[in-house]
Amino acid sequence: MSDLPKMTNFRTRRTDDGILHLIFDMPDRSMNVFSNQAIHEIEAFADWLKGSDVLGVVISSGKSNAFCAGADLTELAEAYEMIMAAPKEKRDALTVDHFSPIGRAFRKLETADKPVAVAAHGLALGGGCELFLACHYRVLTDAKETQIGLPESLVGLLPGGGGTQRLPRFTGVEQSLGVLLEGARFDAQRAVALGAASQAVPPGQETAAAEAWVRSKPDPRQPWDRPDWRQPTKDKVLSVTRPVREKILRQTGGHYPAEPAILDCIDRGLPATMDEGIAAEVDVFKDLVQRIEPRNMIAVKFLGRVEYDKRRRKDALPTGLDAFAAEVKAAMQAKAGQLGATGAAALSFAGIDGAAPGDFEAAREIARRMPQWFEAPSSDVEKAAFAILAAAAQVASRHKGTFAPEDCNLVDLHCQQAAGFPAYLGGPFTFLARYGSE
Ligand SMILES: C/C=C/C(=O)SCCNC(=O)CCNC(=O)[C@H](O)C(C)(C)COP(=O)(O)OP(=O)(O)OC[C@H]1O[C@@H](n2cnc3c(N)ncnc32)[C@H](O)[C@@H]1OP(=O)(O)O
Repeated sequence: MSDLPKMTNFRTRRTDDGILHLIFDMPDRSMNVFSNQAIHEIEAFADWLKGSDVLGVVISSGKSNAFCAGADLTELAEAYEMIMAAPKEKRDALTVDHFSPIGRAFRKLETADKPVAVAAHGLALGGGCELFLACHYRVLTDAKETQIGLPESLVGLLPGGGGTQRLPRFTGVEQSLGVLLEGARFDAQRAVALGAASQAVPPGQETAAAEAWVRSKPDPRQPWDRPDWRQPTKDKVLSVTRPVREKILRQTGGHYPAEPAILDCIDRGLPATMDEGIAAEVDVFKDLVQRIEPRNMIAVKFLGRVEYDKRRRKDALPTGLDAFAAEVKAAMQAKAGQLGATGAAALSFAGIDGAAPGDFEAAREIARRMPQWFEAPSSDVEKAAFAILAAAAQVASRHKGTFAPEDCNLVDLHCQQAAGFPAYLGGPFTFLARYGSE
């Protein structure tokens, strides 16, 4: 048997009776996340596991506050820049190459023919939740801080580590949609009731519960890899997702591509085998992640939010935030006013200050169109919407010296909240950097 692969983000410990504990514990970080290196390590571990002589595996976290917060969003933002810097014809292959390891690693883990249990306390979000779902036996503590969720859509992404496939297979499509599309979370009781978790135990007992399951010499296969698994028909899946898709597109005007992409993964993957489902998820992810909206939302809604919270805790937010947001709002309203009825329609069309529910077919067209309307505005309403956003960018341009460059994401976040700037375009500074202010 070969030696365990060298890992820096995971520690291991072996019990006398052959249970291997894999403890996720990133050095020098307060929170476990799936960095590229951690993904590489867990894939190497899964490869090793298949040929090993262990009785089974128990995965847990070395952090007291959380299991794992998902893929490393800072690295994800950098990956976007790396992919976009490549020649256009190479981007698809580069994207698949870069983003398929996480789903591949989790699939290898659940098909290594060894029982894998997970014992999680605290948050298991995004890729952390996807790892949790890929384990055969899933224990959660019943503490109030323990929750599982897939918040990728909140930053314009989809759960690309098998989350769009495993959660609906465990819970049924309908019960999974709040988590997949709205950032809802399950606590331990709900996760067990819906089949996403196997057992809820008081904090401190989770590792023993997971070990006990491994010692029972269980079948090391997921339900969908057993011969009695019956996947739903395409019609059955569509009967649930079609009305949801219509509602979401109507509500968002088609400006947020993650939610329809998640529904695409479900529509394509649930009636198929797990391997086909994972392949469909990677294919949809490849197109989504090359769009600008996820990049804008990661920068502002995640990186900007972390910075905003940090500075607020220290009572050190930049001065002039409210005044700036008020100026941005006034500039957008003034431009819309100048443009009369077309301006009013443009505010609604672009979802400035919230989107008014609109026409499904039109929203579907907006969601599909490449380049997006703001890259190539064509109708009068689109041109007016661009002009209104450019008016916000003009304010940002005048205030370039007011805020430090590293504060722009948090200022943009404030403009989403206080001036109604639409999240898919980041904020006035993001818009200025990309499209200028003319
Ligand atoms: C294919 C798969 C895709 C994905 O998985 S995409 C990622 C999906 N996950 C998320 O969107 C979760 C993002 N994180 C959060 O929402 C919050 O964080 C938490 C709810 C997990 C915790 O919130 P709070 O307790 O307020 O802590 P904090 O200040 O936000 O984070 C603590 C430290 O953890 C880092 N961090 C958290 N999540 C991530 C992440 N996903 N990628 C990179 N870093 C992350 C932060 O930056 C910060 O770091 P510092 O202590 O150095 O300031």
